[in-house]
Parts: sequence; C-alpha cells; structure tokens
Amino acid sequence: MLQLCNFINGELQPPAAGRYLPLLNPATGQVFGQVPNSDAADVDRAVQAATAAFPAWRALPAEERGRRLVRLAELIDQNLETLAQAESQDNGKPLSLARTLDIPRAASNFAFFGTAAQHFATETHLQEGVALNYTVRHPVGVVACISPWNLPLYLFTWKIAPALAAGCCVVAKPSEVTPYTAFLLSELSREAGLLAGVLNIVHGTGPGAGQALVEHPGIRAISFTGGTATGAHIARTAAPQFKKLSLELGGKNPNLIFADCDLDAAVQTSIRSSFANQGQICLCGSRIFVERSVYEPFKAAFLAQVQALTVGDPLEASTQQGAIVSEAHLNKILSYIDLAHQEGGRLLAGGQRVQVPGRCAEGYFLQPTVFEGLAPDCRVNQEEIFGPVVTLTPFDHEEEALTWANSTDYGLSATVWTRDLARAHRVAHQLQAGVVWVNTWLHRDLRTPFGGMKNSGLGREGGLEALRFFTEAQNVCVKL
Ligand SMILES: NC(=O)C1=CN([C@@H]2O[C@H](COP(=O)(O)OP(=O)(O)OC[C@H]3O[C@@H](n4cnc5c(N)ncnc54)[C@H](O)[C@@H]3O)[C@@H](O)[C@H]2O)C=CC1
Ligand SMILES: O=C(O)/C=C/C=C(\O)C(=O)O
Repeated sequence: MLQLCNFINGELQPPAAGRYLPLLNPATGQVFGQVPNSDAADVDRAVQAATAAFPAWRALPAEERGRRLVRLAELIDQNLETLAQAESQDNGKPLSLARTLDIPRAASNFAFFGTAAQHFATETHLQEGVALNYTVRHPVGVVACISPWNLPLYLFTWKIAPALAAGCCVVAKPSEVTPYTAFLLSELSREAGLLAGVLNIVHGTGPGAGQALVEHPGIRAISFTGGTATGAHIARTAAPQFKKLSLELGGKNPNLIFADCDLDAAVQTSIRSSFANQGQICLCGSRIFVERSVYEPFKAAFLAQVQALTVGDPLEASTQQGAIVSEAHLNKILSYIDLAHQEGGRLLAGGQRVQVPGRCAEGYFLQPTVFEGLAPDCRVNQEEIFGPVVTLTPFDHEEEALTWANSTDYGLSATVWTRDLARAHRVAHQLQAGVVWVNTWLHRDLRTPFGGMKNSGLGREGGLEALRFFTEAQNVCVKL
C-alpha cells in the first residue's frame, strides 16, 4: 500500500510518532494508502530545517532562485500524467480536468513566479537636494503555506512559488484529504535543485500539524486557503504573535445575467461556473440572477445542458462530473439540498446521489442540482455549500440584482453578463467582490490581485501582491 512521507530538510521522513491517516479514493470509496498524521515535533523539525536554510536561500540572486523554480515548472510538465492520475485518485475529479487545469496551472505557478521575482522592483522617494528614501524588501523569513483539498496541487503551489521566489523558506501543509500530489512534489523539488530545508512539506490534520504550524514562533507569515471558520480561527491564533496573514476564504458568488447579453455564451459558461470540479471551487457562481425578460429562455437552455452533463468514473474520457471529495462533504451538500426543499425551493434538476456502476459503485457522486423559487436571504442563498448546487432567481432591474448580489457576508468573486459596456463597468464597481468577471469566468492572469472582500478573506494573492506579502518593506533614508 502507498505510504506517503513528510519532506523535511531535503529528506523523505516518516512522522516522528509513527501515526498515519488513511488515504481514500472518493470515486471508489476504497483506501489506497496512508498519509503521515504529523504532530508538533515534526512541525518543529521542519521549521528548524527551514530556519537553517534561510540565510543561503535569501542570499542567492533572485535570478538563480527563479531558475530553480522554472526548472521545477518543467519537471511538473514532464510528470503531468503521473501527477494528474494522482490528483484524480485523491480528489475524485475527472482525470481530464486534472490534466488540463490542475497540473498545468501548478507548472504555471512556478514558471510565473520564477520570472516575476526578477521584475520585482522597489520604490524610491526623492526630496530634491534634501534626502533620498529607498525601499528595501527583505524576505520575511520562514513562512507557512496551508492549502485545501479542492484544487490540491494548483493551490499548494500558488502559495509556495511566490514565497520561494521572494527568498522565504517554506513549511507547507497540504490538506490531509488530498496530500498525494504534494508528496510527489517533494521529489521534484529536490531534482529542481532547491537546497535542503528550503521547502518542507509536513502532512497531517488541521487541528494537529496545521495548528502546530500556525502556533510555531519560528513562522513569520501564514498564507492560508480554506473555509472561513478555519481562517477566523487561524487569525485568532496568529494575532498575538503579529504574524503576517493572507487568508483566501469562502465565497457565495453571484452571476448576474442581463437581457442584452450573448445568452448562449452566458448559458455555456454558467454551466462551467456552476459545476466545474463538482462546484468545489471557491469562485464557482452558486447564485444565478437572471433579468426577468430572459429568465425562461435562460432556464430552459441551462437545464437542458445540466441534464446532459455526464456524472461518472473520473477516469472515463466522457466524464464531466466526478466524485465529491469525501462522504462527509457529500453529506454536507445533501443537507443543503434538504434545506432548500424546507425553505420552499422548487427542484429543477438533480438533487440525488448517483450510483455509478462497476469500480465506482461505492463512490460519492451527486447529480448537478438546480433550484428556483428561493428567497435571496434564505440560508441556501447565503451560506457556502461548496458543491454542485445552484439557485436561479429572476430580477427586474439593475439595483435589485446588485442588492441581492451584495447581500451575503462573502465577497470573493462575481460574474456579469451584458453587452452594455457602461453597465458592465458601473455594475462591476458596485459589486462587493475582490474579482469581477465580465462575459467570462475563471479567466486568470497570474499578474492580477486575487482575493476576497468581507468574510472571503484578507489580503491579495497573485503577481506583485504575493511578492509584497512574502517580503517586509524597509525604508532607508539618505541625507543628500
Ligand atoms: N475557499 C476555499 O477555497 C475552500 C473552502 N472550503 C470550505 O470550507 C468548508 C470546510 O472544509 P475543510 O476541508 O474542513 O476546510 P478547512 O478550512 O478546514 O481546511 C483547509 C486547510 O486548513 C487546514 N486546517 C484546518 N484547521 C486548521 C487549523 N486549526 N490550523 C491550521 N490549519 C488548519 C486543513 O488541514 C487544510 O489543510 C468546506 O465545506 C467549504 O465550504 C473548503 C476548502 C477550500
Ligand atoms: O487562483 C485561482 O485561479 C483560483 C483559486 C481558487 C481557489 O482559491 C479555491 O477554489 O479555493
């Protein structure tokens, strides 16, 4: 049986206490391996290794650090098939999605930040004839990167790459639910020439290894993606030690469809924004508001495409919807489907578990699900479900759509569909969302600031924002 190891000081190591957690394939319900259930002792060893490696890593020219990150990107590309198979097995997502989205993006993360560090400049402020101020950006030191299970290698590397590029050393903890590709990255990082201790990967649970990492006094900054409640807990733990925090949390994203839009494109993309990765992306648009005059045509076309989605074995090329990540998460989503019925919703599609025959008979599959007739302020329209469940609601005018769109505690992303450019800008600027897409969805340019408003998080990832996060600004004032 597959047994994963921690990666500490350049070595694959078992957990100090010898404890493991089972690794489960959600598509089959079968255990296929074990992952370390590490504790504070493992975390401490990793932080010590990272601390020892920091002076040499920060002293390398940015160009040299970048060269190694670009090499790591190439190695991910070369191992795409192995990594995609592992991601699908661990998470239940369609293999085709892992091949085309997750693993290519992990490679892009390293390629992008490997070169971005060389374009990272500092500011000067000149008081003519009096003084010259210039800003130095020092790497903050040893940092923690904690990532979730929905886009495992994609999000793990989205944090690690800028941290390493900025000259920090990293102790990273992937989700205990999907640790396989992070483990495979250990070997590749060694091959890419990262010095021992520069990247350490400690596996384990949130309350175990995760909590120990957040509490460790050697950690100067924490970059976290996951649930809002966990983010709040991490913020409470980290605050007394004044650690820098970047929190990318949940969403309840609105999709605003105006009557003048390209309806075919809106329908097609809304299928993707509702159900990609089984709706388990923090950016998925789970509340679809449609201008009343096109509500019925939109609904008919949308439902026809929902019914045509193939739920099945993630390894089959024809599968569009794979398994939900775990039985616990499936039950959480099912409880929201029950709640939608209780709150008076009309079920338009789905709503049931799917029994996939053959090797996936014990897997956690769910039909893509659509409700209408739910009030914008009901729990189903306010709370993050994080699954393939969306609601349709007609609106009569722009202000109404905006009020409903902004009515949740979240503020991560929003999508606007219109051909009216003035309206697009006007609505975008009034949306309380860190990311707004107009006539598209999940179109990513890694240079842009990425993150949420309100309870969707704190700070921004991406481009120079990430490099700023992993560095500490120091001003030097020289009298002229
Ligand atoms: N915004 C997003 O991208 C994500 C949102 N979620 C939401 O969160 C809900 C809960 O999902 P979970 O798997 O429980 O996510 P979670 O937020 O508990 O887990 C994310 C990561 O944080 C770690 N973690 C948990 N507790 C920790 C602690 N005290 N200290 C340090 N690290 C800790 C976990 O081990 C994992 O690596 C989901 O149902 C979904 O609504 C989940 C995953 C991603
Ligand atoms: O950076 C991206 O492109 C996407 C990020 C998605 C998440 O953070 C998420 O689903 O948690």
